[in-house]
Amino acid sequence: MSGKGIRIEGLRKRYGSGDTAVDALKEVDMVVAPGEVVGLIGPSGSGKSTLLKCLGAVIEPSAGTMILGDEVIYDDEWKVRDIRALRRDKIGFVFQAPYLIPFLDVTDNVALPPMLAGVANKQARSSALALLEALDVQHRAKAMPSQLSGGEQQRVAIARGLVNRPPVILADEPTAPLDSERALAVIKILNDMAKKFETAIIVVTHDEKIIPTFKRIYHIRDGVTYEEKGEGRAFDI
Ligand SMILES: Nc1ncnc2c1ncn2[C@@H]1O[C@H](COP(=O)(O)OP(=O)(O)OP(=O)(O)O)[C@@H](O)[C@H]1O
Repeated sequence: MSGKGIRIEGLRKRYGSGDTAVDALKEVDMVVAPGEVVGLIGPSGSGKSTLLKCLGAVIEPSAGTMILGDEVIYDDEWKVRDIRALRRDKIGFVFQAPYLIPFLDVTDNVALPPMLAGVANKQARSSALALLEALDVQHRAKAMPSQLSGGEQQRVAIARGLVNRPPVILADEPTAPLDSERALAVIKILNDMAKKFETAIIVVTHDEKIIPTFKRIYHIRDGVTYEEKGEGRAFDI
């Protein structure tokens, strides 16, 4: 693997202790290369959210290893000093609901993460505009979120997730509210962006419309992951 991507080995997460302890992740192994989009699928309670929270450094795992690019970020304990900076600079999040900030226009919604990271406003806006163009929503740059369609909102949310050029994007049910055509368009965009920016993207989904598009899928059951070759269908077209 080159300088980016993600590797997880033997990851475990136990909530609580003693009689009431829950082993939400028992054995998670996962490798996502730069430019790759993988699906993460599992029934309710299988550990998907727990895994995303560990990957996103929102909660601390109990054991195992997580490597982002060349950097070991967790090895039975956090190996990075500034967890907030890790979240801000290395991990992009895209959620089911776009969660755009209603009183900022589209450009400022996308420019906000770099501004928060200390980038000058002008430069942050110009990065935002470049991404809006890549995602074909530049014509809505001055609109407010409430003026956008669902598909446009999701593209803006993807732009916001990508703007700090994180090596990893965690997408949690990104297509759930979209119809088939828009859902496939979003997955196509995620694949294009993954290649363009060498991002490793993990998509948690139940969405039958998009499952055939993945070339590789991780299933999770009772906190254990299994890898499966996917159909990779939409991208043969
Ligand atoms: N904060 C917590 N404290 C204790 N147990 C928890 C906590 N969060 C999750 N769990 C348990 O860990 C297991 C995995 O939960 P998790 O939320 O990761 O599953 P999931 O696959 O995301 O489920 P869903 O699809 O229903 O959201 C479940 O048994 C759940 O009850």
